[in-house]
Amino acid sequence: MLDVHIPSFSYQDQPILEGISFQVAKGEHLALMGESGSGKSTLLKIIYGLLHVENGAVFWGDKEALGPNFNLVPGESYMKYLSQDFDLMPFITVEENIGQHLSVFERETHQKRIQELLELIELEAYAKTKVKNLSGGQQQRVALARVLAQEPEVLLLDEPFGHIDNFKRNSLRRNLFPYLKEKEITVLTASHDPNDVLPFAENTIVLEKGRIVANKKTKKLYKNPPNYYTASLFGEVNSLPIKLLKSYAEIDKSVLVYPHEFQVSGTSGLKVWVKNSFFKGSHFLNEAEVNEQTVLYFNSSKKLKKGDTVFLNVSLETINERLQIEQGTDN
Ligand SMILES: Nc1ncnc2c1ncn2[C@@H]1O[C@H](COP(=O)(O)OP(=O)(O)OP(=O)(O)O)[C@@H](O)[C@H]1O
Repeated sequence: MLDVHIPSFSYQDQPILEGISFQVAKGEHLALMGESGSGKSTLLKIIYGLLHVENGAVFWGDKEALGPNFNLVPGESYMKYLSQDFDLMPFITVEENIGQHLSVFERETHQKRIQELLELIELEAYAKTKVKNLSGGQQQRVALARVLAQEPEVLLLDEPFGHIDNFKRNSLRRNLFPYLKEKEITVLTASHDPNDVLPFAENTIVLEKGRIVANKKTKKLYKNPPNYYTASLFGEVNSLPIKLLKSYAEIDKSVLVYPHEFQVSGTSGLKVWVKNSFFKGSHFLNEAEVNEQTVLYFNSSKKLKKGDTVFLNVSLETINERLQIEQGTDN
């Protein structure tokens, strides 16, 4: 188990992290989500041992991960960290870059392992290419192979697909995460992208301004987000007074509703006026006005015209589910 306890961390006098405490089970995949600047990279750097914390500790089982004040070369042998800057050697080839991270005691198996990793990152055709001649996305894939070369027990990934185009990103995710699961590697992935998180991370921690605002099973977090900030990390979301959705309701509270959770009706429900309709491939995302103060977003299968009037409905089941979180009964 990885045990992280960081009461506080500051860069110079600037407080960055506060009251961080969580655990990750062996083989678990945990996502770290949060807006840009919320402290995700800083947290990964502390866990890996690149930054010194005055009063805090990171343990992997009974081994304490020591920071730069203790280790001459920062980092722990059982842990690998894929940073946002790739840390590659530009003038040697892809396979040489990967090979440099393999054990000198296992030279006879090097070629087989390099081949396996090249397949995983889908760069077999570039084995003999110098890294300086690769695109940013290809370099990020080589960096990934390097951190996997000697299978770590704990892998810290900082925006692992940030430079990779959507087409490759999807197949890479589908290769990588099941591979890590099969090898029982414990993974922490910092990401803005819900597609890195929803299908692959069992648990998710949400950071806001350096504090943990949620630590939950990923599916529960998505279904019952504790606040607007968390829900908005997964995409567009609306916060609407229940009374607006169900006129008979006596509760004076708002609920979070994702755009796909509205049913569009031509006759009854919450009346809205369409302002814009954006094509999203599988559907349209519509921006609509409820009244002068309230704008909301809902999905429709057909394009709607500016000025169209439609009626929206949200199931009672969804509203009740969202209310459970406030009553603390969602566990
Ligand atoms: N070396 C540094 N010195 C001073 N401040 C820093 C340093 N590195 C990061 N910061 C600040 O710390 C805060 C957290 O940064 P961090 O990179 O951890 O956020 P993040 O959530 O990973 O952001 P992103 O998603 O954009 O990578 C930011 O306000 C950033 O400006």
